Amino acid sequence: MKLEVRNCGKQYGEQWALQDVNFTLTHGIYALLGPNGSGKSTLMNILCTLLEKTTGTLLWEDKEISTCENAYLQQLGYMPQTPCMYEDFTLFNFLSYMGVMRGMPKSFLHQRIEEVTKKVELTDALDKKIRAYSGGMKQRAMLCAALLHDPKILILDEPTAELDPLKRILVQKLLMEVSKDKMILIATHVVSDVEFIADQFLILKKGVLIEQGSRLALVKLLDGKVKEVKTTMEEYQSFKQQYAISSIRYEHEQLIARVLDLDDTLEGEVVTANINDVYLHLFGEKYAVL
Ligand SMILES: Nc1ncnc2c1ncn2[C@@H]1O[C@H](COP(=O)(O)OP(=O)(O)OP(=O)(O)O)[C@@H](O)[C@H]1O
Repeated sequence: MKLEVRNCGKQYGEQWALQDVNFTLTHGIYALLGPNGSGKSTLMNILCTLLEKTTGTLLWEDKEISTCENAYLQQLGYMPQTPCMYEDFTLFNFLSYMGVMRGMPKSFLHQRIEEVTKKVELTDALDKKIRAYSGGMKQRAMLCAALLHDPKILILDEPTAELDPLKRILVQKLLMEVSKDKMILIATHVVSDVEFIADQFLILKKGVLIEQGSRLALVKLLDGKVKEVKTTMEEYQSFKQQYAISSIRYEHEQLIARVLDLDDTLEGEVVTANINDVYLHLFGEKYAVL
């Protein structure tokens, strides 16, 4: 299983939303990170063939996708950023409709509806109209639609944005479970949702893929540079002007700031970096909480 993106670029008018993007997906979970407007949805739409690329080549199993589009699309499950379902349908009717459109045999379709709705805890809401769903229910319903035909490739644009903490865990577990025989690309702003489930990270900045690698490879960029510094609120107000600070906490009334100390100028306990620190390093400049 291999999906290759080579020299991919996308121009909207004069503006390049993606430039010379190169990566290869095999099986496992890939997290696509980047700030608003960095090109994540553009890239996903191109991978789903909803948008024409301006430059480059997409290869599925070593074949140009345009030469095997039907076979490719049969293997693809896509969940867009905003829910798009027939709101007057019940979830059962909507999923049945999607399955029929995909040519799924009826018995397999019914079995899959049962399986996927159970996995996202929507079995009890199958006969309810989608219009009456909450935001989080709609998001899980969209995930059901993407998973329904058991595709090999899953492309998910912000799949957890609307979910409460428990449902986030549910979806993380589900994605880990199904990733064994799939490639899953997840675009998200919620770094903590993917930090420990993604096998690889792809990081976009202004349409350019600036980093790609495993969690360990990325946190190595900040080896020895993340410190927990004991401070006071007064001190903190002045040193937050000079350093990027990823979090603060109180321990026994003592304020502790988690600081990116790139030039090794601060006294403090060196701690292991996480993907949030890496994100702050790549995008945050000098950024402080509070
Ligand atoms: N249809 C379009 N026409 C013109 N410009 C567009 C179009 N769609 C996106 N863009 C621009 O392309 C750039 C990338 O947008 P895109 O939606 O891919 O970013 P994103 O990383 O998905 O952002 P977000 O995190 O906010 O969803 C932005 O500058 C955006 O304004």
